[in-house]
Amino acid sequence: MYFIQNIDMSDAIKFRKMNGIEGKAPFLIGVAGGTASGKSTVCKRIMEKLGQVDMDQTQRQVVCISQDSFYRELTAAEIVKAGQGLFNFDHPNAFDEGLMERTLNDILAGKKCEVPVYDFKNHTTRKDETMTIYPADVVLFEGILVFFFPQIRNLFHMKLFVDTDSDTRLARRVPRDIIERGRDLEQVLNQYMNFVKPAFEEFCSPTKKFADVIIPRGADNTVAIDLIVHHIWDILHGNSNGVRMVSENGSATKISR
Ligand SMILES: Nc1ncnc2c1ncn2[C@@H]1O[C@H](COP(=O)(O)OP(=O)(O)O)[C@@H](O)[C@H]1O
Ligand SMILES: Nc1ccn([C@@H]2O[C@H](COP(=O)(O)O)[C@@H](O)[C@H]2O)c(=O)n1
Repeated sequence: MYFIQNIDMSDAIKFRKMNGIEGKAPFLIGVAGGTASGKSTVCKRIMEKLGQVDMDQTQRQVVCISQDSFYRELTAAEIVKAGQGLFNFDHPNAFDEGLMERTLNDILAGKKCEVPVYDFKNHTTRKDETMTIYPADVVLFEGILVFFFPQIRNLFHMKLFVDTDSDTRLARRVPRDIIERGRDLEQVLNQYMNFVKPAFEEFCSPTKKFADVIIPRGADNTVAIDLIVHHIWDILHGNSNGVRMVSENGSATKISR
């Protein structure tokens, strides 16, 4: 019997250094899916399995960025509408596409970047805070519309779509928005019916066809996550012929695909 082990990314870094590919463009992975489908949780699982979570930000070989950081600044009138649940945050126009594209291109060029931090309670980016993204080997970029904009979609080396049914997503979104995003039940349900659900059907769901891998049930799908982690590991090691699995006694074996 074989199980998949947590992967030591230092091997991957050594491989890349030995082969003179240090400093080259990171492997950029887009992770799309409806609201509360589990995009962030899937990214977290991938990072955990690549041994990245307990590491200092500056040392990480895998980093995750959210499309939420690229919500555009609203006008005063739009902020009033947002407070009444009358602004459509699920429409592509709610995002600063230019900033998103420039940032991803900088990341692909191996540059250190400052990314806005989004405040869901006030519908704005924090004025006094940014998140530093240090050059990494793998960059995950997750969000509802990361495959919508062709210029951005074409930058990804791998595209994942987290496909969780809409009842489950709504059941997860309600408590999250009340507890973490400062909303009340009526607001959450009105916003969902008026904007979130129609925009999912018009803008997000049609982008599933661009995905290389569709992950049904999100983070519950440990088989899919393990396969993706192995694929990333293979790419970083320049190994396109096999996946590494480890037997219960710890010896590694390679299984041809
Ligand atoms: N497999 C799961 N089982 C139970 N709860 C989950 C699962 N995946 C995500 N959640 C919860 O659902 C909510 C939304 O998940 P999240 O990963 O943030 O979704 P997204 O990034 O797609 O909006 C969070 O509160 C998270 O803890
Ligand atoms: N001020 C805002 C900005 C965005 N939203 C909602 O967030 C959802 C996207 O984030 P997920 O983590 O759920 O992917 C999106 O559906 C927006 O409706 C918001 O409520 N307020």
